[in-house]
This record gives sequence, structure tokens and C-alpha cells, in this order.
Amino acid sequence: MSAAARSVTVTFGATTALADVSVEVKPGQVVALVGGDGAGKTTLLRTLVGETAPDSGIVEAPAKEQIGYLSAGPGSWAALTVRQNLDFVGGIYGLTGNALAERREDLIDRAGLRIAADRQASALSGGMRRKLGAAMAMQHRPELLVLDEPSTGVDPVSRIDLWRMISEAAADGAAVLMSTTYLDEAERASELVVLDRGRALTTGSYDDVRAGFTGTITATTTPTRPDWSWRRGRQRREYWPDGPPDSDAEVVTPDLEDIVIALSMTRRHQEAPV
Ligand SMILES: Nc1ncnc2c1ncn2[C@@H]1O[C@H](COP(=O)(O)OP(=O)(O)OP(=O)(O)O)[C@@H](O)[C@H]1O
Repeated sequence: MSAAARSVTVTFGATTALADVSVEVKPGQVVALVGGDGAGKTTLLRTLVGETAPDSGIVEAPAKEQIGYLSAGPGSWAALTVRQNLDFVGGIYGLTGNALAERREDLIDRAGLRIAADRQASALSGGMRRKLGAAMAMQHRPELLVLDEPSTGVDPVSRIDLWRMISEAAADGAAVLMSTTYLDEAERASELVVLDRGRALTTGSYDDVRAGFTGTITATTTPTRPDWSWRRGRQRREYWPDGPPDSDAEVVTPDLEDIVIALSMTRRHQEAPV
């Protein structure tokens, strides 16, 4: 089934972690939540899996046993081996005998963990541990798979394994909602929700996000307005919300990173005291 959060607001004391945020994820889709530190990604995921109660808004999600969740924490038991972790979680969800063994060994291969299958989770690299956590979350083929920064700390080659696992879970019919701080990988998701300090700056497919972006971004070495500019590689970018500048500055086609930074800057400027 689909899962959704509709106009959800979550506060912690004086902090508004989410303000009127909506997201919907359908079977077969991978929806990526992107945003920097403190944007509200973890809070939205925890709200979807029922670990945080919203102050207002509606959450629609499958029953607990139909949810697979990799939290921002370790996601596995340090003293258990890779196989023992998978067996333990599989057992909780009622997998036994050959079905359990086949699923476990299949996931070990997909996660590239064969060489570490009998190693304790505490002895895995950070990236291997994230992949084990993702494998554990998807082992019982949940209807809703929720992954909190599954690729953080995972090297670029292992991220390919991880994305293959995520795509296969979606192809298998799961609705997948994941958070990431890597904007290049978020471009691969079916839908994006860009969060910034508790608010959704933009949502939709990457094409929708690009089509909805207004203004012009230029590449320069000497920005004329430093508070509308940022570094990209050896150059700097400069954002012109109201259209191209009156100069021969090189106009660039923005990627997701440019768009997210430009939208966040616009918000900062709108909220700055006048
Ligand atoms: N249990 C809590 N008590 C108080 N404040 C909280 C709590 N959980 C989150 N917050 C605050 O809510 C805001 C959103 O936090 P959240 O963890 O959802 O962001 P995030 O996008 O996942 O960021 P990060 O990638 O840094 O974890 C932050 O300002 C955070 O400090």
C-alpha cells in the first residue's frame, strides 16, 4: 500500500522540526528526502514509522509488521555476526528454515557482504554496517521500506550495491522512503522532497523540480553579490532570482545541488530581518 504524511507538523519544545510537510510514497516508488543537518529528515521518517507522534496532520502507513526501518543509529547488533543479525530479524518476522536461509544468503550477496558473513557487526566497516542494516530492514519484504541515510559513510562502489538493493526492493513492490545528504544520488529517486529547517522547499520528480525552478545561475570566479553565491569545485556560482544579470556572465544549467542551495538562500533572504 501507499504511505503518506499529510500536512504534518512536529515540534520539540520551541523547535519546529516539521511545519506542514507532506509526502506520499506509492508501491514501486523510491522517494528521497534531501536536506542538510537539522532539516527534519529523521523526524519525518520517524513520524511515518510511528515512532514520533505529529502535533497535527495525518499519517497513513501500513501495519508495523509491514514496515522495514533502518534508523539513523547502527541498525544491527554489534555482538552478532552478519548472518546472526539477519537470522534474528528474519525470525522476528516469521521467516524460518529454507526460506530464511535463502533470503539471508541472497541479501548477503546483494549487499556484497559474503567475505564478512561470519564477522561480528562491530568488526564491519561503517559502509558494510549500513548495508547490513539496509538488508535487515528489507529482509521480510515489507510494504513500506524506510531508510534513514542508508548511504552515509558508504564508499562510492558500495553505494552502487546499496542502490541496486533499494531499486530491487521497489521493483519487488515496496514503497521506499529514504533520506540522503548526497544530492547526486537523490537525482535517481522517483520523487524528491527537499527539506530545509522543517519546511518543504520543493517536491516532485527531478524533472518537476528543475521545471519549477525560476531565476538564473551563473558561473564566475568573482561574484558581484557574495551573499547570493557559493563555491562549486574551482568556481563559484551566483544566483539571480529575478532573471539573468546584465552582464556576460556564463549561465549554467543548474543541477539538484545548485537548485537546493539557491532555494535555501532565497528562504534565508526572505526570512532575514529587514
Ligand atoms: N527528540 C528531540 N528533541 C528536541 N529536538 C529535536 C528532537 N529530534 C529532533 N529535534 C530537532 O528537530 C530538528 C530536525 O531534526 P532532524 O533530526 O529531524 O533533522 P535531520 O534532517 O534528520 O538532520 P540530521 O541529518 O542532522 O540528523 C533539529 O533542529 C533537531 O535539533
